[in-house]
Amino acid sequence: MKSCTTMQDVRQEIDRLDKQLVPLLLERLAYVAQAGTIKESRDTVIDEWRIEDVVKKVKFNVTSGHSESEYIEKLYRYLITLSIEHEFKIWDQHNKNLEKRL
Ligand SMILES: C=C(O[C@@H]1C=C(C(=O)O)C=C[C@H]1O)C(=O)O
Repeated sequence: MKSCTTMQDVRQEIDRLDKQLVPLLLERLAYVAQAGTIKESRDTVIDEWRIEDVVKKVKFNVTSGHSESEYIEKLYRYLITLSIEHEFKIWDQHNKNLEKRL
């Protein structure tokens, strides 16, 4: 990691990372959308077991302190909440289309 001495440096690095993060987040969301077309029951869109599994795995990759681990947990819980919102929209749309075809 680069050590910065000016705010311009800091913001340049944050902008650089955001450029990498956004496509990755969108790729993750596209997989979540696929889950919305694979799951047969609306009741399985929220899978508490899997939520805890994801949070546990991402926290395992945090080698720095407690504060950073807490940051990742909060971020992921919020990310998953947004993912679930999106998955419900996809599930509803997909299953409305399936109904129409019957
Ligand atoms: C994608 C899934 O659906 C939801 C979204 C999750 C996620 O964003 O990682 C995790 C659990 C689910 O409630 C899944 O069940 O794996």
